[in-house]
Amino acid sequence: MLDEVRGLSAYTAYNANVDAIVNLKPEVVQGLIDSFGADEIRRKIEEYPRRIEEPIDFVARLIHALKTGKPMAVPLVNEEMHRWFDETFKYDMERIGGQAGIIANLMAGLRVKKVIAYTPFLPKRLAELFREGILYPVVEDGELKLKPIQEAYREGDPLKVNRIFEFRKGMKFKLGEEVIEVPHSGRFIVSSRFESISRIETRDELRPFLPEIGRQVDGAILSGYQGLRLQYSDGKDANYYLRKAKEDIILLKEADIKVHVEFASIQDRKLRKKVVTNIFPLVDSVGMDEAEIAYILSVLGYRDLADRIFTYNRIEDAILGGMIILDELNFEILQVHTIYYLMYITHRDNPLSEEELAKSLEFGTTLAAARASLGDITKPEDYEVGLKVPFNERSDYVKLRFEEAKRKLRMREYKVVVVPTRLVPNPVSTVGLGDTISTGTFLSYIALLKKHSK
Ligand SMILES: Nc1ncnc2c1ncn2[C@@H]1O[C@H](COP(=O)(O)OP(=O)(O)O)[C@@H](O)[C@H]1O
Ligand SMILES: O=P(O)(O)OC[C@H]1O[C@](O)(CO)[C@@H](O)[C@@H]1O
Ligand SMILES: [Mg+2]
Repeated sequence: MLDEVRGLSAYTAYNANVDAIVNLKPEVVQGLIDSFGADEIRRKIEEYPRRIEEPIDFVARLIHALKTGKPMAVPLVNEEMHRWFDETFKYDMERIGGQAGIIANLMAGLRVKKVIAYTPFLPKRLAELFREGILYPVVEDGELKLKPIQEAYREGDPLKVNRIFEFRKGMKFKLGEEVIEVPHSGRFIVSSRFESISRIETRDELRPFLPEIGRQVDGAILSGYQGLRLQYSDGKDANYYLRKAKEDIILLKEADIKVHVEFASIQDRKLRKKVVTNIFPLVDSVGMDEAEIAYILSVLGYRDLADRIFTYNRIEDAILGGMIILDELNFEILQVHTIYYLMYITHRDNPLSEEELAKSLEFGTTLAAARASLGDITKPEDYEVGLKVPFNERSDYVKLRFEEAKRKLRMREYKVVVVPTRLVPNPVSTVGLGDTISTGTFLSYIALLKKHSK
């Protein structure tokens, strides 16, 4: 499968940033609790702030994420807080972030034949974090030029830095009398959402060349819509950018290529609904994690089902929820990644067999396991490392529950495939593992479709 995937050409856009990563230590978490006070933190958790305006918002949402062990991302909207973060935390490492940034570097690491990456802002410090071999589209003398991305930077473009707080299963700390133990490893993302950097768009001069870019690739992976704001001070709004984003997809699809959208959590319910209802119906494939599927069902009006998924993580609820999303937003294939299993839901007439779909999911989890073990994928051989990672200890349970769900749910119109994940006990880092899974599953999906069309 790796060889077929490496024979592909791909385009990825929009969001790329610098990820400043903090590997959380229990004593640091305990220090935050002691300095803000357990009662104050509990009160703030109840309030459930959807944006970080002041330190207590961050501490409350972080503690809540640690308690659930679920991957979360919360916007930072107050630029004054840079100083507080930089005084309070020591960053263990900096690396490329943003779905488009991570996915471009992953594909270049695998030596995929051709990787074109686009992000609206490309300051020097960000350009340097991209791997060798990635091309960036620019317009020169009215023509499309693909330049090595490290050389295509623009002085003066704003730099976006997100803060990533990696947490590990088993971490323990006390919130007042309550002893909290983190149930799963994962990451908490503080996403910088300032107006100067919250533009997700193809620059107007480049947009007319999207069909030409589409003709040069086998597929496109788009993401970053979560970075939009509902309002901008220049009078533009989310609707303006979403109309442009829809145009981009239509232009790319003139070349009749498959387009995948990698979803990310959108705290603002209005924006979340706009993104899923505007963008999902135009693309072929969508990827998301188990928290995000619940969030989407909630804004589609299925709040009880959303709560059940968020609380109990039952496969049958995820399948039911996935079928609803696929049906209501009407696209080709949904891929959901969770801690214990990956799932495809697609239509009965999908040209791929369930065995082929399972192989595609296995490629995705193996790639993520390699990245979780190594911290990054820098060469194709790294993939082999993923093959040595065992399937998680709940694999049999997952298969049993899936068989049960198949009997209970009417799935006649759908093909539903579930495979257990290869889970690395103590991952080097988890940020970007979902992006990795979705890249592996989407590229192998296209490679398998290509075989059928021969
Ligand atoms: N330790 C691990 N080993 C292997 N896979 C993992 C591990 N931890 C998480 N994953 C996989 O990565 C996924 C995380 O996806 P997601 O939350 O979308 O991450 P991101 O958005 O940061 O890429 C999980 O659903 C799981 O399938
Ligand atoms: O939503 P934003 O600000 O574009 O950030 C996306 C975040 O998600 C990730 O791409 C992981 O999926 C991080 O690398 C990045 O910080
Ligand atoms: Mg994700």
